[in-house]
Amino acid sequence: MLEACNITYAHPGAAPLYRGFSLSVAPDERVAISAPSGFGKTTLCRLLAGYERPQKGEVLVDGEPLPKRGVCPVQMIWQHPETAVDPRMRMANTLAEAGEVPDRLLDDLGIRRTWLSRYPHELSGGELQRFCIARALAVRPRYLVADEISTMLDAVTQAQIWRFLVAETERQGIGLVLVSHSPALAERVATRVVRLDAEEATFPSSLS
Ligand SMILES: Nc1ncnc2c1ncn2[C@@H]1O[C@H](COP(=O)(O)OP(=O)(O)OP(=O)(O)O)[C@@H](O)[C@H]1O
Repeated sequence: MLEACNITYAHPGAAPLYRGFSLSVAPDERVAISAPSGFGKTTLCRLLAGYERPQKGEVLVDGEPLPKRGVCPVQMIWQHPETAVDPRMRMANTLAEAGEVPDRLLDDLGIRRTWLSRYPHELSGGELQRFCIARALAVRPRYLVADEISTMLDAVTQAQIWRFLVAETERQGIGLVLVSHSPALAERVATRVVRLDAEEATFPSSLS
């Protein structure tokens, strides 16, 4: 289980985005986080994946805090893949940093082998995002956090990527947290939607 337990978090000098916020995600769930712009969806993703630490409360995976170093069991996929890779590294080397990437994964993601020798700026956004997903999966995470990962992609690429992610997370028993501004996408992909702004929210004490 991935758990945010009684989290309070405020950006420096700002009011808390959440107070005593809790959320549990099971490995067989795909949970969509929904809220208007600025409510703290991306911040929540960063907390769940260990990029930020809450001022109060904790994030646990199977009852254990996220590790301070080493590979995090919660891997994040970012909205802008070009900011998530080293522009000076060829894609083969970027992938190699994550360890062994099975050929099957590359095939299922539609990654052509000719792309491996390219630099990030020589790939489209959709092609690059496929590499970022492969890299996140290569470290064998327990959970994936996908923050607006397909917003800038065309409809066909979007559908391919989500079809892959649903199948792969089911196959590997990886829990998924996703943020999308598209209610239609969230409804199609998610097994559960959590609204940060609803009065009868799952965590009514979460709003500051
Ligand atoms: N590093 C930061 N320092 C200070 N404030 C920040 C920082 N990052 C985000 N914020 C603020 O925290 C609030 C929540 O931001 P966040 O990006 O988490 O919201 P969001 O719900 O993902 O928004 P959007 O839907 O527009 O992407 C916003 O008011 C934002 O301006």
